[in-house]
Amino acid sequence: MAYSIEVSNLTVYYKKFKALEDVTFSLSPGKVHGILGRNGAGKTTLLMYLASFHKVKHGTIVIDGEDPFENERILQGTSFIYDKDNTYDYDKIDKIIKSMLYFRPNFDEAYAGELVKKFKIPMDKSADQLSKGQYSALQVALGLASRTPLTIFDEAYLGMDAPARDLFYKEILLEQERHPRTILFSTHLVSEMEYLFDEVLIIDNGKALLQETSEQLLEQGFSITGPKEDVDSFTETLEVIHEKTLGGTKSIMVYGHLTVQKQQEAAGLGLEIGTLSLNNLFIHLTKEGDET
Ligand SMILES: Nc1ncnc2c1ncn2[C@@H]1O[C@H](COP(=O)(O)OP(=O)(O)OP(=O)(O)O)[C@@H](O)[C@H]1O
Repeated sequence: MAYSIEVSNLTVYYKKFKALEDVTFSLSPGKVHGILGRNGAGKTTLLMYLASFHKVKHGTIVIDGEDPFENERILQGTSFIYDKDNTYDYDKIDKIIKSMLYFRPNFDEAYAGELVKKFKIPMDKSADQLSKGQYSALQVALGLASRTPLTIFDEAYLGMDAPARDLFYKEILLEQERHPRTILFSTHLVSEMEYLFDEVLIIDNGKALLQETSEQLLEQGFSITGPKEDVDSFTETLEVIHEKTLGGTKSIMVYGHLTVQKQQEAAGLGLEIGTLSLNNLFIHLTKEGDET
């Protein structure tokens, strides 16, 4: 089971500071959504509202057809995994796993045990005795094993080392095949996670900048490589994101669609056309207003 999400005109203030402004989007159920944005963009604020930590004052949030605030059914089906959560501090790991069965109807105890082993989390310790990375891994394991129709990971990987993160990403893909649910991932570390995202929502300065499938987003740019002079003349009128020269060869990243005419021109010049990464596009799309 997987929840859909509809957000309309959501505005959030912290006193007078506007953290989110007129944010509108809808997320399709059963997909992995990357919620991308730079530091302070408003990702955590948005996710906290989706997880119903606070009541919406301006705008609306509808999850699986209902207002999620103080809504027992929706809340039981929503997991919010974030690095500052210290709910489980003084309990032993096995007790924590058992306790999940009471409030997560789909919780798979055996799978949780399997993940704890895979992440090498010491079972005989209490949560407050775990290292930062082990604690993050525990939360990730509980989140995965909860099999909630809406599972939100807010930079949940913090502290986890590269092999642990790799394991986490692999489990996400496996779980999506076995028990598809709506998964939200907030991150500004796009490069290592981009292959996970079916769809991407970019939050920039409190506003929803764009929301597209990863495929659609990747079609918005391309790279072009070849002899320096040819590449320069080819890209003269295009929006260049980044360029790199090595000897006589130049590689340029371009933001924009490649027209059929330009494709033919590139072929005529023998230039190599490639794709951009989501990370390149993310950096380009969110750099506006930078002083650097
Ligand atoms: N309790 C608060 N009081 C005042 N301002 C806040 C509060 N919490 C967050 N903010 C501000 O709201 C904005 C959005 O913060 P938020 O934590 O949602 O960003 P984020 O995208 O999750 O950032 P990061 O990637 O750094 O975690 C920031 O400018 C932040 O300073």
